[in-house]
Amino acid sequence: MLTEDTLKKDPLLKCVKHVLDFYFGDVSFKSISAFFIKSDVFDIPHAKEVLKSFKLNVLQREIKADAIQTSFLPCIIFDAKDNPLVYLKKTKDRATILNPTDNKELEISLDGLKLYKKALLIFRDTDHIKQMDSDEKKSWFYEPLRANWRVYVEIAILTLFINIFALAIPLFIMNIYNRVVPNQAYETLFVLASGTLLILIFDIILKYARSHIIENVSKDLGLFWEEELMRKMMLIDTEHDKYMSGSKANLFKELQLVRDFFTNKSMVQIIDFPFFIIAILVIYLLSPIIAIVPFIFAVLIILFNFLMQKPISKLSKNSSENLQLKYSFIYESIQGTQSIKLNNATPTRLHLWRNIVAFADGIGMRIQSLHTLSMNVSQFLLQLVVIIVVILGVFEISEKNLSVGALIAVTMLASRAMVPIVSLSAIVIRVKEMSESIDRIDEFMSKPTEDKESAESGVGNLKGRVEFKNVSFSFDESKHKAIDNVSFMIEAGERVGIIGQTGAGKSTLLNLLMGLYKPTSGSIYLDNHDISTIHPVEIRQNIGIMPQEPFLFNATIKENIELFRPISKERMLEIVNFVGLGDLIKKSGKGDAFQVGERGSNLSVGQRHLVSLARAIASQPAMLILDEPTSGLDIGLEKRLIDKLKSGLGTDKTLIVITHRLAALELVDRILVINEGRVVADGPRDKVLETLRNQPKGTQ
Ligand SMILES: Nc1ncnc2c1ncn2[C@@H]1O[C@H](COP(=O)(O)OP(=O)(O)OP(=O)(O)O)[C@@H](O)[C@H]1O
Repeated sequence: MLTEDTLKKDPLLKCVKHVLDFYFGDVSFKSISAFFIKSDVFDIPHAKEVLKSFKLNVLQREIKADAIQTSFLPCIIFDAKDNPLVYLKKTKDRATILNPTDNKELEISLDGLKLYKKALLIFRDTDHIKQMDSDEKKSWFYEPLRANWRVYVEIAILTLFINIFALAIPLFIMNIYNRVVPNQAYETLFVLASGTLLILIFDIILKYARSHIIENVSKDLGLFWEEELMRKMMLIDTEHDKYMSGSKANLFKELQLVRDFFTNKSMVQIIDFPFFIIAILVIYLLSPIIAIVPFIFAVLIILFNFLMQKPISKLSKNSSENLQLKYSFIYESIQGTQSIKLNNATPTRLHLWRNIVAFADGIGMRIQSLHTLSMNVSQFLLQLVVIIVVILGVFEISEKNLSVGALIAVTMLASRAMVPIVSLSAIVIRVKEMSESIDRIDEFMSKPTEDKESAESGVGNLKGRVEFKNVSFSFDESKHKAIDNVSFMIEAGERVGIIGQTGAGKSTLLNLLMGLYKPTSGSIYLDNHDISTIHPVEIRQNIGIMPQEPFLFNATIKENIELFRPISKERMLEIVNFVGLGDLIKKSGKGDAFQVGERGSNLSVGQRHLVSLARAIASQPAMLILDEPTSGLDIGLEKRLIDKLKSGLGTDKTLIVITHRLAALELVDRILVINEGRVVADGPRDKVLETLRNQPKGTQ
């Protein structure tokens, strides 16, 4: 694994840092390393990951560096051995590049740039994308397709040969009937048979190569799309995330539909279309009149399927909406099994489920029967082509325009030529379904993500001073302000409790501070930075949070505490003992490799909170936010934990505790009381508690 020191020496990472410094000032290695999963190497995918996390657009291009326009500078270019350099500037006849190994700038001739054949083009505004490609909107979809254009050219060339080879059998049979049978020319028979066999062997080799290439490219496409969708899923701005979990899961199903389209079978069906033209041409050479038949029927089949497209697409839209509902229902039922059982709600849920499934099945069957109808009609028309070609052929033979061998060849070619048409027309329908899926995914992909363009990155380590200045916030659905003109300041190292009635706005305040929500008006500052300008990753690097409802992953205790930030053994031991999980780990017999189960089901509610607390303090953040830190703990453990937190956190850490429990307030020196989204009291702990005690309606 890359250590901090090796990381600092990595040439590609140095190039990335140079580009980030260009855009954002001095970005620390620590900040950069928060954006990628540590492994043994820092490679191009890692570099892209980091740059994209800083909301920069990245395009990987196989182009000679002399073709790169100045507006794309600085960018990273690679020499023949894949060594990275930063291409900094270009004048009329010279270019400046930076060697990351010794940090020296070199001036080279523009001709010298031709040696660099690969580049990572990096840019901030999307005008550059428009410059590179006009369809910026669906770039998640088009980018990998565009990047693979060479592969498609290879596939097209292979397909052309495969289609030409498909003429071999009909032409072989024609020659047998016309030349071999009448003349008993056995030598010609063997020569023709050997030639055809050779072609068939080539055919099978080319087909294998083609399907291998298609499989690889579709795998690459799939990986890219799945990753982009998952990235969006995890980074979507909380405020814009109105999707039900079922709708989100359904997007992956829709993506599978798109992926399937680009897999072997569908792709081959589309790219085999040129065979139709080649076959028609050959038929035309043998009998122009017969060539008209497959042509007319091809138009008829495509037209018919085009008309079928509309009702099918309408139904599949309904089906997609219903599937979202179905998935959401499944998720809810799985998560709420206990509540359903305990409240005897099974019959009602089953009744609802029956309705959802019956409706989905109804739509599914209607779509299926339309598909079957379209297939059957297409097959019927295909067979009709054969009959009409044979009838016309008989007349052509009697007019001496066609030989018997040619009739057999023409019949074979005509029926074979219709196959890609029938497949293509079925695909026309699938294309429509697929493009609707792409639109739905695209709508989701166009939602704003957290890593905003204006983000000021590289703020580094914060001290933990918080300031709310006239902050108000309303949820979209609500006319009321959840936070109403709130102003307060918390100095670095201060320990503050936030209390208030249920629904007063405490968690909303916290979400605003964490950058999950943006204030409707007013500003929030961390140290002296407006948080709207700090990259959310950096906010969270500096703030450790223990949420009210911790989420545990189905992994070990260690993995749940680390959450992909490796922690040394000694530190892990220190943390688990600190939060009071030491005993559990000892007794488990598996140490910190103890599996917590799905959502932490193998742990008690209190233990889940402790894992979450361990997670929050693991990275030693400047500020710690604890939302109901002692909920679910027995009185003894609560007291022990509070004592430890009081003495063990260090005096420089800012601590914010949201709680309904008096005991947890021992951790703080000052209390803010929130009521209906406003700060109604702010002062030393004991004084505020005293005032509340004396009020007829307390807020504690
Ligand atoms: N996503 C949301 N959409 C609309 N309204 C919301 C949303 N989340 C919270 N609210 C409303 O905002 C108000 C403040 O909620 P918040 O969760 O901040 O309260 P709280 O003080 O943390 O309560 P508790 O002590 O119960 O955790 C409540 O009236 C709640 O109904």
